[in-house]
Amino acid sequence: MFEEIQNSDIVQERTFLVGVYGPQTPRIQAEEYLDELQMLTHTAGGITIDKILQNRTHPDPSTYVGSGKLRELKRMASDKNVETLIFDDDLSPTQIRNIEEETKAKVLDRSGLILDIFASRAKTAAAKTQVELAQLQYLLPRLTRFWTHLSRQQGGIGTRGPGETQIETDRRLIDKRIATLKEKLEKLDRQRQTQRKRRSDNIRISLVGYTNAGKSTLMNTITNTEVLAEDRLFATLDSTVRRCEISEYEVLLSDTVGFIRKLPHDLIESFKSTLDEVREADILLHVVDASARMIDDYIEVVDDTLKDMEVTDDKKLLLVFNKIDAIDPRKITELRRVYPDAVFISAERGIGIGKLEEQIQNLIEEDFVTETMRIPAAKYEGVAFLHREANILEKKYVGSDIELTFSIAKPDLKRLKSLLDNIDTAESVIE
Ligand SMILES: Nc1nc2c(ncn2[C@@H]2O[C@H](COP(=O)(O)OP(=O)(O)OP(=O)(O)O)[C@@H](O)[C@H]2O)c(=O)[nH]1
Ligand SMILES: [Mg+2]
Repeated sequence: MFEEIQNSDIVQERTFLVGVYGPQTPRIQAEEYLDELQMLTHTAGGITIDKILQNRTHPDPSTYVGSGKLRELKRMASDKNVETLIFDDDLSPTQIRNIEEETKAKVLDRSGLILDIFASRAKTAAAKTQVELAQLQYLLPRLTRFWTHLSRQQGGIGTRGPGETQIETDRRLIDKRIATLKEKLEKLDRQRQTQRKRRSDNIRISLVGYTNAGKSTLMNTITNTEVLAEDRLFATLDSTVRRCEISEYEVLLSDTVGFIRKLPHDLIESFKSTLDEVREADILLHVVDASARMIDDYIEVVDDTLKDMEVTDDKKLLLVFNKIDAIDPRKITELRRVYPDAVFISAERGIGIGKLEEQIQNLIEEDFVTETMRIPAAKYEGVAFLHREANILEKKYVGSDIELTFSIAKPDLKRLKSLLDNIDTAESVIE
C-alpha cells in the first residue's frame, strides 16, 4: 500500500502515536483518531511502532499526558528505538518543550504533521505558497522551541540589530516572509479570478469530502480522465477543473483538497482561496467513504469545515456514498434509511454513476425561475437556445424590442444571458 515510502533505501522514522480519551472523547473514538494519525504518519513517510492512549479528563497543560506516563513513554521509546513522538492534539509551546526535555525525543503534533504532508505534496506555485504561509503562521507562536533550529538555518541572512534577541530577529524575518507570501497569493488569486470569470456561464459542480473518500476517483470516472487518485491522505491539494457533460448539460466539475478532523487553522485560512471553486459552485457533491467506520463523524467534519469557510450558502448539496463495492449490502440498506436522499456509488467500479447523473440533472432543473427580459427583436430570432430551453409565458412588442416573460432553469438563464451578450445580428444562430 505504501510501497514508495517503504523503499529499502530510505530509513523510516520510527514513531509512537499518543492520544488521550475520557469523558469528552470515548476510547473507541480516540482509537479511531489514532488510526487516522497512523495513516497520516505513513503518508508523511513514518512508521508507527506503537499507539499509546491515556485515560484523562483532559490533557495535562504542561505535559499533555501525566508525568508518570511521560517517563514510561521515555523508557518505551528507548527500548524500541523510537525517536519521534506524535501527539493527536495540538500542543502548546510549553508542552512541546517539556515533553522534549523529559523524553529527549522529537515531538510533533497533528497540525505539524499535516503541515509536513502538505509541504511535501504541494506542486503548484499556489499550493506551495499557501503551505509555506501556513507553516510560518504555525511556527510563529512556537518560536521558543524552534528558534535554535531556525537561527542555524538562516544564521547568515538576518541582520541582527543591537540588543535584539535571536527570537526577535527570527520573528521579524518570518513576519517579512509572511507579508511577501500573502502578496504573492493575492496576485495568484487575481489571476485565478480572471480565469474563473471566463467560465462563469457554466453550471459548476464541486466534489468535496473527507480526505481519501474517493473524490478524485469519481472525477476520473465522470470525466473519463486521469487525475491522481491514491490510497494516501491529501493526494489532492489543488483544485482541478474539468469540463464534462452530465445529462446533456455542460458542466464544470472541480476536484478539491480533502478535509480532515482538526484541520490546522492556519491551513484553513491559507487554503480558502483554493476553495473558491467550492464557493462558486452551484452544486456540491459531498463524497463519503461508505466503508469507513465512523461515517457520521466524517460527514460532520466536512459539514463543519464547509460552514467555517462560509461556502454552503445557496448551494445544493448531494450526499454521495462511495465505495459501496467494499461494504455489506445490509450496511447500504441501513445508510439508505438514515440518508434517504443520498446516492450510492462505487467510483472505482463505475456502479451507480447513471443514477448519480440523474440526481444531478434533477438538481440542475429543480429550480426554474420566471424572468421578464427585453430583447431586441433581431436577437430574439437568433437565439435557438432560448426557444428550446425557455418556456415562454408572454410576448409583447415594445418598439423594436420584444418583452418576454418566460420560465427557465437557473443555469440555463445564466447561459442565455451570456449568449445574448455575445450575439449581435439576426443571422447568428447560436446553440
Ligand atoms: N473499494 C473502493 N475503493 C475506492 C473507490 N473509490 C476510490 N477508492 C480508493 O480510495 C482511495 C482514495 O481515492 P482518491 O480518489 O484518491 O480519494 P480523494 O477523496 O481524492 O482523496 P484526497 O485527494 O487525498 O483527499 C484510492 O485508493 C482509491 O482507489 C471505490 O468505489 N471503491
Ligand atoms: Mg483527491
